[in-house]
Amino acid sequence: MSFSQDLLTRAQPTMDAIMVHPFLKAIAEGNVPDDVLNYYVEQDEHYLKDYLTITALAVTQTDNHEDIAKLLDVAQFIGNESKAHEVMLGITGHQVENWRRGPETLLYVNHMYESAYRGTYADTLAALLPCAWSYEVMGRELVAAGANNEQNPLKEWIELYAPNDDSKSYTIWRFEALDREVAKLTPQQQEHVAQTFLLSLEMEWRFWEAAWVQEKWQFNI
Ligand SMILES: Cc1ncc(C[n+]2csc(CCO)c2C)c(N)n1
Repeated sequence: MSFSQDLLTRAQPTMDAIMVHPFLKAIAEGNVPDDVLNYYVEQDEHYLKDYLTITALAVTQTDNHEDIAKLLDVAQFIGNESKAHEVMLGITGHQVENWRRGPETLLYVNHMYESAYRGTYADTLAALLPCAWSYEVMGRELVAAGANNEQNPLKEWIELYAPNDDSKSYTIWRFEALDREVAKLTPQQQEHVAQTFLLSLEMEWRFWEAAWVQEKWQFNI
């Protein structure tokens, strides 16, 4: 079994929990409360900036031409995500106010920075992967369930994340690159990479949850 096949098996319970999170159910039904959408967009604005920076750090950790080209494609795609935010803001009428990073946003981006600055290139790939993978699975499942119907105000948002064929997948290359890179590591380093991935995936769940429960700092906000 490849490293990434094993990882997907270990990740399945978390992924299952993400797919049934109330925020995702509300996206499918097109009835997410406005304050949840606004919180999500405010935090995701921060997240995407950091994700872009960490993607750039990944570029500096490899000399694999294909990886560098793909990582630069990812950087382009991130620009598109403001379109996804516009769909949500169009529903609520909110304008981005640059709220402070919430506890979960800070935890997640710091985890990715730590992986990039202190880990191997494989750690950086692993930290960045659940973002792309979980949204791709989510997009496919929402479309398969017919959630992108004309009545759903989030139709366009959903479709942005659902690749219509495998050649549009953002994750196949990422898992292949991860398998290639972990083959260069010791078993102990490989387990570190697996933990890095699983933590990022848990933080995907927590990112939905933070918006759903409107997570706040206790003081000074
Ligand atoms: C918390 C959070 N996680 C994932 C995404 C989705 N996303 C962000 S960058 C990117 C491109 C990766 O190839 C994708 C799919 C998001 N917007 N916010």
